[in-house]
Amino acid sequence: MGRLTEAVAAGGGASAARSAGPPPTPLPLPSTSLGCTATMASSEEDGTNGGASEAGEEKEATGKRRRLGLLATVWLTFYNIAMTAGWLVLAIAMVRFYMEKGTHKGLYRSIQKTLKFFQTFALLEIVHCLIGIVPTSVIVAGVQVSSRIFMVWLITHSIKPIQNEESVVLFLVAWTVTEITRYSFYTFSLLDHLPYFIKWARYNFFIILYPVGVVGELLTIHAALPYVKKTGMFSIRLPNKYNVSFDYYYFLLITMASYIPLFPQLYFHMLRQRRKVLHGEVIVEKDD
Ligand SMILES: CCCCCCCCCCCCC[C@@H](O)CC(=O)SCCNC(=O)CCNC(=O)[C@H](O)C(C)(C)COP(=O)(O)OP(=O)(O)OC[C@H]1O[C@@H](n2cnc3c(N)ncnc32)[C@H](O)[C@@H]1OP(=O)(O)O
Repeated sequence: MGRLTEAVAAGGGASAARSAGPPPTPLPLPSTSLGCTATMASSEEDGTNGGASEAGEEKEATGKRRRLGLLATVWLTFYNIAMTAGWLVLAIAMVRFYMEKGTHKGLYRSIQKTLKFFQTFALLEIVHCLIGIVPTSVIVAGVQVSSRIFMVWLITHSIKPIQNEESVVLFLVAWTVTEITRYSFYTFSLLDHLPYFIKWARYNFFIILYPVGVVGELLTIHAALPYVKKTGMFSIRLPNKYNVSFDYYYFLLITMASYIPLFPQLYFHMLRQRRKVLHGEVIVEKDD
């Protein structure tokens, strides 16, 4: 895997190179604490040129595939196709449910198995970063995936009375549209046939969908608070033989508060990716 890691680090930012456009505008940006430095650095290290010609782009894409290694490319293609299909199935199930029943009540219950399966499968994204077959920072992917896993298993699955909240629909719709776009973007990129509208959607939809998803998630956790307080679920009270106490209610409050520093970092990370991929800007890291 060591060679793969090196290879991908060298190939990071290929999609930026593929997005032909005006010559890159160097953009000095401070690094953020979520580890964006690695992502930005990769676009510098590879020396990609935002104004590359068609032939140059073609060569770049082929070069990237070769550097990534056949096994990693095949696996990622399979993974991305499976994830696109999974989230498409989820979207179709949601639309069908709403058209048949005319209400969102019961929607979560009807799609929960598919949602749990595909969102849990996304844990592999952290593994992909760890073994170096995708250039994303482990911390960025870790925060993104773990907050989703937390929402699915420790909130919506575990607290039945909140499953019919409108806020659940809010984050489900935001996640679903995002993931269909994102995984199809990765799939078409790997196959070197990326339609511009998918690239555009990947790097524009999030501007609205990210805040919508976050509002949905926060409102859902908020709706769970009274139930958690009343039942004392997942809490450990003293005295006990390990002399440990844990209050899930306060844990949820802290989790909600943690969105304040963490979400802007993910959002700005995506804005930087957007500038890099859609506008071919080369992001130059400022030394702290
Ligand atoms: C237990 C307690 C938990 C406490 C939680 C605390 C809360 C913290 C706040 C968290 C808020 C999250 C809210 C969120 O859940 C709400 C929503 O998601 S709403 C819907 C809108 N969301 C989005 O738009 C974000 C979607 N997510 C992502 O885009 C990614 O997960 C993210 C890691 C954020 C960004 O991805 P990345 O940095 O990888 O950017 P790119 O997609 O541009 O990719 C960069 C390069 O990597 C290559 N890549 C990545 N993945 C793949 C893959 N699967 N297959 C192939 N290639 C891949 C990509 O092609 C790029 O390569 P290159 O530059 O060489 O072209």
